[in-house]
Amino acid sequence: MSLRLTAVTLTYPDGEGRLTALDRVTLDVPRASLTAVVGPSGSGKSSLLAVAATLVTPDAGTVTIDGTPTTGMTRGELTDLRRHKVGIVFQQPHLLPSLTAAEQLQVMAHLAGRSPGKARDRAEHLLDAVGLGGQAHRRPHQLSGGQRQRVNIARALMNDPTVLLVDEPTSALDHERGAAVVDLLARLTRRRNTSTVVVTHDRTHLGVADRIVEVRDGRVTPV
Ligand SMILES: Nc1ncnc2c1ncn2[C@@H]1O[C@H](COP(=O)(O)OP(=O)(O)OP(=O)(O)O)[C@@H](O)[C@H]1O
Repeated sequence: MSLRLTAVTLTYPDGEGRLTALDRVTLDVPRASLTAVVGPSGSGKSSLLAVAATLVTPDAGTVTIDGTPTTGMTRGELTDLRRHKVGIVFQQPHLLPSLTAAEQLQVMAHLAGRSPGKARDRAEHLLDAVGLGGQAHRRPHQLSGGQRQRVNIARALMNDPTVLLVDEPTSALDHERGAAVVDLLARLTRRRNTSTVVVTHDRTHLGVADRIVEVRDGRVTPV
């Protein structure tokens, strides 16, 4: 199991008291499988991803990544773990305007201390894998919304993560492009053996998921 959440509770300050965003959540995501997360607005989906990504520390419970419990790790250790093991795809690609598609990917390898030569080859290979073989030299303003989202996905895969976390990848895309991005995520999950979690509002995408869970009031239940 490369991603495991065990009895995770997360609260936020809320006036005098605390708001429970995640309530004793347990979730196992096996390798080479895609779990779709659905649920109403404000139910805790983004909180779930943030905790799984180790960007937010839960009040209680454990997040285990690739067999390593993250409880008690220092910020530096968590950053290092994320760089090597976790790929995160946010709703908006947040690409750097002055860099080409290939360079967006190479930056990730650089941050993880990998060699520039290998990074160039890998960036090219990944851009091919997401159907952008001929576009490696383009900057974000020269790409369509769907192409930018595919660069975003390729970038998250640059350091060969075991865990891939994706937040509403299709919110900025029309239906057809959205479906293509979700199909791509499912294919990459199997090919690259990742434990993938995708938060989605669009139920038409759920056909590609191995498992669907619903978050409601901070609780996770299988659908
Ligand atoms: N930083 C924060 N401080 C206080 N409360 C927060 C914070 N972030 C989220 N919340 C609250 O926690 C609950 C869960 O929020 P979360 O963003 O995880 O929901 P969501 O399911 O992702 O919603 P959406 O589908 O609208 O993005 C909500 O009640 C929200 O208002």
